[in-house]
Amino acid sequence: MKVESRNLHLRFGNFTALNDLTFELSDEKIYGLLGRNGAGKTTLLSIMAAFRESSSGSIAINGEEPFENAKIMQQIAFMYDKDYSDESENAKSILEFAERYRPNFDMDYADYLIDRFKLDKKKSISKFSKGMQSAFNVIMGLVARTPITIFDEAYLGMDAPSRNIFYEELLEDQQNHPRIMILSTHFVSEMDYLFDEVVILHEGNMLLQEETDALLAKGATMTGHADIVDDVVQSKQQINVQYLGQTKAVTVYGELSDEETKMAVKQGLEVTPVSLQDLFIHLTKGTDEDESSV
Ligand SMILES: Nc1ncnc2c1ncn2[C@@H]1O[C@H](COP(=O)(O)OP(=O)(O)OP(=O)(O)O)[C@@H](O)[C@H]1O
Repeated sequence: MKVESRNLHLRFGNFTALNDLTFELSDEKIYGLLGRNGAGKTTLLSIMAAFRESSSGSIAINGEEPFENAKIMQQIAFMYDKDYSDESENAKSILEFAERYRPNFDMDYADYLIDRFKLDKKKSISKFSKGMQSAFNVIMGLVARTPITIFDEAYLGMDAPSRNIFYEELLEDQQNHPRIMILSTHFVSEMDYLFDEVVILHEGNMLLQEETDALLAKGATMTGHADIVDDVVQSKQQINVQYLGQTKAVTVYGELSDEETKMAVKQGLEVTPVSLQDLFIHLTKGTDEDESSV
């Protein structure tokens, strides 16, 4: 399975929600799709999942346009924060219906997950609490075992212990049945360990796509006496600056050699890694006064 996007644009009237996106997802791994509110994540995922057509450019799943393509749609599960208030069916009937059109559907795994999330299979979905509906949604996404599985904030209503069960199951099932798994989330610090690769959208543009380890290796915070910090970071891209009296902490982004790190430490600076959440925050910072880094 391969997702290829070439110069993808999506406009809502005069507003460009997605701007010239060119990227590929070609490995069976977990992609974390990050972006601030309104960055375009849901819009992109709905094009990928055949819910929407692009304005121009192309998206291809294994070489085929997904929109109105039944063959491709069967291979993609798009789970989002769905409202089930009008759903009269119970969990059992919905699972049985899904089993009919999902070739890799695993009903035994569904039963196991229904128990693990403590759901009542015979109860109407509309009577489930918000968190139970979310849990049911992630169960549907996992047990379908589609070659492309997308969770767009589908876990929003779940409490922390339930989200933790989801993360455990996701990692184990992904290991046993690898697929292209895309997770869009605002729970960055909680979910960062799940991602093999990170894609960040910013205001409809592709900000970066990179393996998580390689991305994290590009960030470092240098803390120490302001003059020394300034000297060390002057040739680097500085994405955040903080002052604490005479002490200055500058987060840099880019290639940082072992030699440069050693030199910084030798000059008395503390060099610390940057979390994915902090990198994401700093790299997508606005230019407003209230968002400035100092
Ligand atoms: N049907 C629509 N008509 C007009 N504008 C829309 C429509 N759907 C989305 N947009 C706009 O497109 C942009 C991207 O929206 P999208 O829902 O894809 O963002 P997102 O990254 O998923 O945001 P969030 O994290 O807040 O869910 C936003 O500015 C939004 O207002």
